[in-house]
Amino acid sequence: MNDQNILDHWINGGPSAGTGTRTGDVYDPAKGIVQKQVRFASAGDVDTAVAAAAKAFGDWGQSSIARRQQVMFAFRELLNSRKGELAQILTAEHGKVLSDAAGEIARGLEVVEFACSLPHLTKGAFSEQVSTDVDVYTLKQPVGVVGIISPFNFPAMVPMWFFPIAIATGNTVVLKPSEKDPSAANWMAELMAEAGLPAGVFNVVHGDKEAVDALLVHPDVASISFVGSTPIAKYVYETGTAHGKRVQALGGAKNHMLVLPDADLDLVADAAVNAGFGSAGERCMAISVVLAVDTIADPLIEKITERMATLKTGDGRRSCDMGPLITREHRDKVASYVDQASTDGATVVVDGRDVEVDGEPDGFWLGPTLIDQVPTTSKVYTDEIFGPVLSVVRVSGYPEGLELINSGPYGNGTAIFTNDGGAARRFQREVEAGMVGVNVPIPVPVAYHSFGGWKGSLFGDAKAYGPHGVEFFTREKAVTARWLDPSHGGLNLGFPQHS
Ligand SMILES: NC(=O)c1ccc[n+]([C@@H]2O[C@H](COP(=O)([O-])OP(=O)(O)OC[C@H]3O[C@@H](n4cnc5c(N)ncnc54)[C@H](O)[C@@H]3O)[C@@H](O)[C@H]2O)c1
Repeated sequence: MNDQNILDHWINGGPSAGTGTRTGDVYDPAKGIVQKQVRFASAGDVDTAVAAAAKAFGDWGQSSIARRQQVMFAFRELLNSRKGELAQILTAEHGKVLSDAAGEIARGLEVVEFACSLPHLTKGAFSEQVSTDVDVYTLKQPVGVVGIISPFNFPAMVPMWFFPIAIATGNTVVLKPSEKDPSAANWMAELMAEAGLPAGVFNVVHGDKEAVDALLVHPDVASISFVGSTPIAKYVYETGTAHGKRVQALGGAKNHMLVLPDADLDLVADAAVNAGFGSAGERCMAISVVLAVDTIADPLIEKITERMATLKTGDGRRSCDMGPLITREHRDKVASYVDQASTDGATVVVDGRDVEVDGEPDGFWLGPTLIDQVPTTSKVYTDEIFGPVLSVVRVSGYPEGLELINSGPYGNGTAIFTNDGGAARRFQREVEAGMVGVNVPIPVPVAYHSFGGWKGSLFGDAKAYGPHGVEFFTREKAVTARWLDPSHGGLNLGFPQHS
């Protein structure tokens, strides 16, 4: 941060004002006030960042396994010891409660720990000796300069899905975080520098479509990792691939949980409330729709409502369960679905627009909201709302529930709640989604499994982190080598030095 309270880019190992003339407002969403500005990169600024990353790739792409591992372990130690600072930044700019911020960082740290073990994977593999003087083997190499474009809802964790793995495998990075809560990206870049990362390996440019477009068409950017809404994911995938890049693009979601009559309704109610209202519903794995079999819908709604009455909405820096939404516009849009529900003939059971937060009248508040009897033709059912609005749709049984889930445009996460092992096993095979929970509402793979959905929730085949992440950021080369007699000026087989 500079004297004028404007957040700079981070290019070639330090802050940079760049040449772009536009800035954006960064709000404190619990107070409803602008707390700082962020610079918006011009195409020229993106070019400067890519040039720094391309130059740094010359050394970093050739650096030893030991060198990369040293930096990753140092980053892990620093992040672990200073994660409280990062949590404060997340809560101040995003609004999530501090415990959610701590949870976000913990999940990011798991990927960092996974990445610490990755540099050795770039050593390739011995394949076979095909004759006395010829070996065939593979090299695994980094792809080059990688672009990462991230959304507002997890400003630390989503970048950490990508940059630790990219950097550990020898790539250099230009990250374009969300302009709504951008400071976490600079904080992490500075920490990587403190961990010993050379200048230019990790760059951050801020901004909007102009910066994203500059990355998508830049000839020196080898790959793009994107996370955000489905229309932008599709645009990024199509534009990036048209410009010859590897692209992984994770999109939006509309996650259902199917509740069969034999389910434990207390477990279901706890799960629905946690997964529906955690992080104010601004999660790609949030449960948005409860598909309840008719016979248990009323008692289930009663249990969910009881639990909702205990939730406290407020400033995430104080003791509460749910913070504000990210912007006034987003809060207003989410709140408009409550009117839409009434227009479409649904029953609003709990109206979050009534929430009052002591001492913070201007925050972007919307309390937990529950809507019953939502018609499946309503936009409340079909749109990704991305806020604390939980819909109940009553179904006749498993077949109707499955059909509703599978006919939707998204396929991120989904869950079934039942004591019937046969139904659960059928569901995990028959449902069209990338992540499936059985008596668990938000299935979140651990760091060494990959994360990503199906259909409109993922463009391109590469999911985030885990084995997909390693494959995405590396490419393989098969080498056939004839070992000449050194006395004839052939290969030097001396022990290699670490750079
Ligand atoms: N699938 C997942 O794993 C996952 C994870 C987190 C969030 N998400 C999704 O992200 C969305 C919420 O985040 P958001 O509102 O920041 O998403 P968004 O699509 O509005 O923005 C994502 C990124 O794209 C940039 N962007 C926005 N409009 C653009 C345009 N017209 N052209 C080029 N770039 C543009 C933004 O600056 C940001 O960096 C939700 O849809 C949520 O489901 C998905």
